[in-house]
Amino acid sequence: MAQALLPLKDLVEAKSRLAGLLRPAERRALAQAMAEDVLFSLRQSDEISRVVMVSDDPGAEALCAVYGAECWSEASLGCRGLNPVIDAAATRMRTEADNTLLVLHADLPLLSAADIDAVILQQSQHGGLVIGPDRRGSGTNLLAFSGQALPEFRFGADSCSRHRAGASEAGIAASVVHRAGIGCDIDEPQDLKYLMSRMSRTSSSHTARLLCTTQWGARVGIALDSLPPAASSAQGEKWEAAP
Ligand SMILES: Nc1nc2c(ncn2[C@@H]2O[C@H](COP(=O)(O)OP(=O)(O)OP(=O)(O)O)[C@@H](O)[C@H]2O)c(=O)[nH]1
Ligand SMILES: O=C(O)[C@H](O)COP(=O)(O)O
Repeated sequence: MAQALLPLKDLVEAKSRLAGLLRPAERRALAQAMAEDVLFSLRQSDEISRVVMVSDDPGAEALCAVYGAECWSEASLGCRGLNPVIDAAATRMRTEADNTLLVLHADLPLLSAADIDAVILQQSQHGGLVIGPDRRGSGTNLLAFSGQALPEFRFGADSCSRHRAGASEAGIAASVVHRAGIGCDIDEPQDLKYLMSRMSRTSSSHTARLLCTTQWGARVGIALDSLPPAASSAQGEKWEAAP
């Protein structure tokens, strides 16, 4: 069994790189829908025994209550900023269990329980640090590791190669997992275009309902049509499609 750690920025500040396309309330709604989809998939996974969300968003506790997750405030950890917050929370979680720990972003609307199970299997079979990069291969959307061997968290620009380097410096074996559900994070308008081209209109996910069944979603789709075609992933055909 594994534990999952999900950092969530204050939703009012989230998705700032979509500010040219979406109004603040729209960005908030999108960020919340994606976070709900990640919480739902974590709950669907038989391999996850505990989910901790770290967030100072005023709605975070209520959100966690719906999905059976714990909610820790950043203030309770005594630090700020993504990497210090993750490090403090992971350190606290590992004292309570020695199994696999998963750190993942809340903006992964295509993530499935099968993606989560595959990562946990890889980590438990091979050990070390498992890195789930974004579809461009530069960022890190997910990390899995043993509670006994916390990596140095290097989220930020080029974090995939920086996490690999950190593992190598610490003598921890690192492997990379390529799955479409893990790689699709939503930072920029092109990511939203990519998502909408892959999202099933019949999906009941929160994000799909928001983007595919509302007039607002239709307007966003039209606005995105003026962008060049969404680039496929850096991994091309090597991505393993989520079921
Ligand atoms: N608790 C916490 N979570 C954070 C913080 N910064 C980022 N996150 C979360 O980390 C994940 C990746 O965040 P980013 O994509 O870098 O930030 P974002 O707010 O989603 O988007 P931008 O505003 O465009 O950078 C998301 O789940 C965020 O909610 C932070 O300072 N504290
Ligand atoms: O390490 C990362 O990839 C960052 O924490 C998140 O960056 P992104 O939101 O730009 O992918």
